[in-house]
Amino acid sequence: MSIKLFYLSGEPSSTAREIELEATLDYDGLRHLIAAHFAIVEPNGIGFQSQDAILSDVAEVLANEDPISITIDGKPVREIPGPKGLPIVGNFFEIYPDHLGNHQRLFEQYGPIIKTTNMGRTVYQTNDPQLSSIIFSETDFFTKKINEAHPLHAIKNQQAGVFLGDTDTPEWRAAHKFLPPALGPKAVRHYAPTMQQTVEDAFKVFDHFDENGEAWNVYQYMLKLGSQAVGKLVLGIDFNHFSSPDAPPHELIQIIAESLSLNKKVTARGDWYAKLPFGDPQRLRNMRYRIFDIVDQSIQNASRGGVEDLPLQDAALKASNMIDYAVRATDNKGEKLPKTSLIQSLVVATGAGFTTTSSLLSWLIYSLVTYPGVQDRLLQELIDNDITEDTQITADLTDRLTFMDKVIKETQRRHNPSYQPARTAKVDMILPGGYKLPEESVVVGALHHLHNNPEVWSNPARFDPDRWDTEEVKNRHKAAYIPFATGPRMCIGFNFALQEVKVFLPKLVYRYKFIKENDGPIEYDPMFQLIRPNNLYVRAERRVKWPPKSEFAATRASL
Ligand code: HEM
Repeated sequence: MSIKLFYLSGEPSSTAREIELEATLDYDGLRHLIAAHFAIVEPNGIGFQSQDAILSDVAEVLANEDPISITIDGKPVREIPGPKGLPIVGNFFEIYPDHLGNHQRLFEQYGPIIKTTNMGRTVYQTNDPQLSSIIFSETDFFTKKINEAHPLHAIKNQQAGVFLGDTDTPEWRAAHKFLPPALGPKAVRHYAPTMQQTVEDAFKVFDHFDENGEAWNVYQYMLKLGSQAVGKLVLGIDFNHFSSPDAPPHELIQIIAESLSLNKKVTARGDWYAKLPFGDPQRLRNMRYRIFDIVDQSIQNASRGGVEDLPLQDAALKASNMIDYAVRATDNKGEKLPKTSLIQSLVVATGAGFTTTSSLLSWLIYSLVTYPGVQDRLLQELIDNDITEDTQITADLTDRLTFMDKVIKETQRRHNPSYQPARTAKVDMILPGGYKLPEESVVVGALHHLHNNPEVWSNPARFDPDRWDTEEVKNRHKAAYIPFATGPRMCIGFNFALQEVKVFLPKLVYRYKFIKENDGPIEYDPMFQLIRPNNLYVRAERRVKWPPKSEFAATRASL
């Protein structure tokens, strides 16, 4: 056993600490020991130096008599960089309104992790796969804890468990045990016919616009379509969004949207304001009661006629929607998800489900009308796979539509709808690259910038579905492409979302040729939690003829 002095390179040598080293320690063990003492997240990046000489094995460390400095990835430790900012507003005007463009610029200027302050709230963002994978991992270093600096703070709802609650809570554990089985790959396969019916119900509205030569706002109608599917399959409610061309969004969709923005307003003014028995706080409470009533009614409808209790996986395969599932699903102790959790978590899943899928559907239509050749290649793939107006789309069939899969991936890479999944530091720590991060800091895995990082993607601004066949992309870091985030708090609805778009897209592309109506830049709402194309208008022209099968497909069929 010997005792050596270690300090972090970049800090004064007077901060050196005495650390006992066992004689049997190997280099790897030494790195882990030092990592534990100094809260260094990635032990493999640790190096040792003494008076500028590199100590490359344990023997050299043991033989050294001076304080030993610890380098991280060959660098000294340092503060996370970022622009200076103004008093009170901080970096607000440097970031908004075009936060996507401006964050991209800041990453180019400052590197893979940046610090910005907006109106007194400090947030860190990263566009780096390794750092993203670390923050999303739920470890001794990071967790989803929605503190005051967290982007979801204004709408935090611990009772919901999922999405709007912290990880380390009984509510999250319960919701996270009960909900995911109903959204697993096998479970969502049996939702395909309902998904297909949903898009087919919308045809009469799109046909009506075509017959009248009218263009329509893509996001508004994809919002109706996306929420119609989520309404049916999560809550068992038919929102009737396509009963006429101007059918308004269902009351529940309107209240969820309104209460999200009202909640932001009410919570921003503090606890005393939220308790006022009149005005916006009272309106918000009334909305919550109304949401509760609507979902409760749906639960009563599902329970009517009696339901059998089933283990989670069986319930998931039999249920016609998630409420139907949740009233039957029983865990191995014979327990069910308590009713309050059930209602709150399903309302949150509904909100999380329809806002995101409608944005993705909108961006998919944007890709069809913007990038040359995409729509034609997609149609050709449908023809080559014998898809017609009458085809029942199944998961087995969509598995064969490989070009469609690449278009969806490339659209989610270039135009990712969700942009602020964030995690909170549990302790002061040293990140790879030597960056010092204080406890309680909130780090956003900036999905758009991760997916468009030139260090990771060649020519990232180019929309190129075929890049998904290249070795470069196949061998990418596992966190280089994470549209649904990653780790234990990642999206639980991703199978549902992908299957939905894979059912909708063939049906839409087979029936219509989409044409962009408006010129000029497509804008997004910088203050909204999701990125969606607000001002995209298209015409959907009903197809009257289709191309023949490609030669390759015809030859394959004759073999
Ligand atoms: C294109 C569609 C979708 C995208 C891009 C998406 C994206 C995401 C992301 C990035 C997160 C992590 C949020 C965070 O870390 O703060 C998340 C969580 C979540 N998503 Fe999705 N999502 C989609 C569709 C859906 C659907 C269809 C559902 C349900 C039917 C759903 C339900 C949820 C839930 C409940 C969570 C929270 C999980 C937890 O807290 O443990 N999502 N989603």
